[in-house]
Amino acid sequence: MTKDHANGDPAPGTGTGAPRDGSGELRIRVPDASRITDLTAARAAIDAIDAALADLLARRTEVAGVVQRLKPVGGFAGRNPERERQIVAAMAERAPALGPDRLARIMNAVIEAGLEVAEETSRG
Ligand SMILES: C=C(O[C@@H]1C=C(C(=O)O)C=C[C@H]1O)C(=O)O
Repeated sequence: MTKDHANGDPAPGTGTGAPRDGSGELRIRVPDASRITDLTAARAAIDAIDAALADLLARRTEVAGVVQRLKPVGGFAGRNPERERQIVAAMAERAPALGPDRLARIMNAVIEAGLEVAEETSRG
């Protein structure tokens, strides 16, 4: 795998991870979908996006785990449907093509995965 010599992360464009510069900022180069004209380029763009998504999901899971430790009642027992509705509504504003119902399904899976990891971690 090609490494970014600055930080050991995969080099930009290798599709194996979103490049990081140590600032906590995540960088990803995403071509405009309307300009992609061949299957190989389309799949390469999806691979780059999925690498960034995986990175974001891992980081979200870590932060959600912190919330579980800080809340009076964490884990599945402390589930907060109103907060989850707010998250979905905010995302639906940014991603109107997906819409709130599909985003609710996506985020339900993301949130439950995070809660599972937090419970497994707290069990040791
Ligand atoms: C993170 C929290 O705990 C749970 C997990 C959430 C999440 O992963 O976004 C949202 C609401 C809660 O069901 C929270 O209460 O903010």
